[in-house]
Amino acid sequence: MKHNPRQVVFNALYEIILKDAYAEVARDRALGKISLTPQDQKFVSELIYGIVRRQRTLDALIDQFASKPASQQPPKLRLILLIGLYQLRYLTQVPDSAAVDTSVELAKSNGLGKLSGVINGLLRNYSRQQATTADPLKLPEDPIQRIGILHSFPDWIVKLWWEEYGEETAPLLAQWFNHPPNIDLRINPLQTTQETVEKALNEVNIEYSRLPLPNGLRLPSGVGNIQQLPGFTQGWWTVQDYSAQLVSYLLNPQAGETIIDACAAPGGKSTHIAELMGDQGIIYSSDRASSRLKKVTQNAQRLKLNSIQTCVGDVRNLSQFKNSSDRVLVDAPCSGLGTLHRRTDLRWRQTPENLLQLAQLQQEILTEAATWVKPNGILVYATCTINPLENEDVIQAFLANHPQWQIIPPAGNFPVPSLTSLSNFLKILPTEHNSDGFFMVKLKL
Ligand SMILES: C[S@@+](CC[C@H](N)C(=O)[O-])C[C@H]1O[C@@H](n2cnc3c(N)ncnc32)[C@H](O)[C@@H]1O
Repeated sequence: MKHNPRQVVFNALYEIILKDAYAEVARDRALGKISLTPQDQKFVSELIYGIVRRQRTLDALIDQFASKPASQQPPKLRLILLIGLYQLRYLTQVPDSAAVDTSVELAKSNGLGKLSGVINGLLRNYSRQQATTADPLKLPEDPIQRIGILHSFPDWIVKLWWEEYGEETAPLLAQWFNHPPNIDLRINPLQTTQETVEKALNEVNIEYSRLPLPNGLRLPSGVGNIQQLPGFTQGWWTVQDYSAQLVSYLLNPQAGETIIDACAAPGGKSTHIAELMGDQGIIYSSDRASSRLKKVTQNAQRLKLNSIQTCVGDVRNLSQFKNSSDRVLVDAPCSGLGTLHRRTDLRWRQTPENLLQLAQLQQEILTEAATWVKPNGILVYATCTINPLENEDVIQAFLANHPQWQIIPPAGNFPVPSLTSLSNFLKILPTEHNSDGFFMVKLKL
């Protein structure tokens, strides 16, 4: 039976927007049930993720073009308008007439046949205006709301960027976080070489570029099933963003040392640390989520690494680690505001209240993990957020209460020379480095 890709999108959006399902889970579930061509799968993913991202902008268009605002539309009608408007506004490969006609068809096949005239009229009206004006979307005067509506973010996130990074950077960040994510690979030098991986990718016609650090490659988004790329089962590489790769370089682990990765699951950084140590030494990978910790073991096995031992527990209760370690990494649970491009629904799920709770948890985790470091040892704190409350403020409070600790610059072999002169925080802004937003700082006892 041939499936209609737009109906698959409608079904997934129904789960995500009306039933609060996670976007990735709903997409996987929708695609898992049926068989579509790779091209249709790509189209379905683009529509689901794009519409989840651009919801605020698309709702603003419904508010503007319909007789009733989006929030008062019948829910299924709103979904069909989102699907139609998204194609008209953002997809150049779909002719306007096809976007309109398929939306009318969707209405008919989902019990909304009586409303097909409304859908047809609204979408045609938008399409006509788009052809004759630079942008039919009307924006308010308030600069925060303007960015929020144009680029589809809640006002509180735009305000945070505006206050922290300024009025020029805030809209750039908003634009950046709407791009589909790249896929960065970290090559495992204990199993292969960069040249071998490049040759294998060339053989299956997958484009790549080299990252400005050792053993790193960047693939474009949409390369398909990661596990089917050459070298996955052989443990040749791990998917890890450029910024996340920098964290283990900052820790700079040495062969033979004892390291604790305090919040380790699913093991992206633990396995990198093991590779940098030539698998010589011991890495305790702890995490409070036992199910996620199993992934650390699976990843270590796939990468053929033996120096990692997992340990389930909340950092705040693991007193056996006191004074035991040469280096400790705290890759803290955080709001993920540096990865909004990867998790398409995160912007709608995260809240300012949750950020406050996370900052408290981060403070407690850092304070406890600091007791695990031996005299003269190293502690690295990292997050994938660019929110100062979870970063600079946590570190300032920690230093105020622990004057024996001090911030130190990265070692000379840190792969981004322009950052090595810094004796302060390393903040990776996506708009400057074209990678996930990250914060990391190295502390010495
Ligand atoms: C950012 S993720 C870690 C990612 C991991 N370091 C990697 O590179 O793959 C944060 C982790 O902290 C764990 N976590 C949250 N609160 C914790 C706590 N109180 N004690 C221990 N682990 C905790 C979560 O289960 C989550 O796996």
